[in-house]
Amino acid sequence: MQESIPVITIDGPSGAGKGTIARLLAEQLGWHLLDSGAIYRVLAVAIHHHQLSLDDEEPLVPVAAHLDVQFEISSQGEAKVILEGEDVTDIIRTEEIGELASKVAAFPRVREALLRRQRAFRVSPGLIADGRDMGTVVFTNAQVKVFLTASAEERAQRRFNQLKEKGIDVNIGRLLNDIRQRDERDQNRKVAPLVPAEGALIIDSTDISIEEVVNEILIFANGKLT
Ligand SMILES: Nc1ncnc2c1ncn2[C@@H]1O[C@H](COP(=O)(O)OP(=O)(O)O)[C@@H](O)[C@H]1O
Ligand SMILES: Nc1ccn([C@@H]2O[C@H](COP(=O)(O)OP(=O)(O)O)[C@@H](O)[C@H]2O)c(=O)n1
Repeated sequence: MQESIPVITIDGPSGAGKGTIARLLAEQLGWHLLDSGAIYRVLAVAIHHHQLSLDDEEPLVPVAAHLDVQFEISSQGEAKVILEGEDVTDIIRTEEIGELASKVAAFPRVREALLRRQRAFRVSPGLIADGRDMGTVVFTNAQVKVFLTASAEERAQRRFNQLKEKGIDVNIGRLLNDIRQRDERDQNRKVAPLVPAEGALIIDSTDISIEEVVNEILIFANGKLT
């Protein structure tokens, strides 16, 4: 039964390290990976392509329900995201699309339309799912739940370094401002707000390394999965 397939959920704000930690855990455990934020980001691109306004939820729901997205691994071993046949791997990672995704994600029926697609990732031998509501809404019966956070300043700095590495020049003050606005929107929306799930292990990664975060989760998970 799908419900008995183990899931580790990792929720938290932007730049806390969710994607990085989820990838490392999936590699170590040999489990599948769900980057739910990528689905919201792809949806934001699709809405932009279809030139739909965010003033009205109604026309957005069918776009979410029929989102033609594929997560592929290229012949060079790189993860690729394909929307309606087009490679959107890089576009979805821009701050503009992150901002748009967070606005789109505030619509209840849009979120509802994406539920089944996300739950379908729960496949044997197990799943690491990262996002904002993985433990609170999508996988409420996950065996292991983690809430990963860090100070807004540290998260802005991490994002800044990440973008700089990609050769993208950004202003750190603006980045911090954007992060705070996105936190505010994600935490205060009516449906699936960003809050720690009941029983979640809360980790503040401001002053701890990626390896330490992974180890803390593995120790916590060990006791829950056996
Ligand atoms: N504990 C940590 N210490 C230092 N840097 C980290 C830590 N966790 C993640 N990072 C770095 O922060 C950046 C943002 O991480 P990412 O996984 O994209 O966050 P999220 O998915 O939560 O938005 C990445 O460059 C990552 O390497
Ligand atoms: N499970 C999820 C995942 C993302 N999202 C939304 O999608 C946006 C982008 O998600 P993301 O995880 O890619 O963002 P980052 O943490 O990488 O900045 C977030 O700001 C959320 O508003 C959501 O509402 N629920």
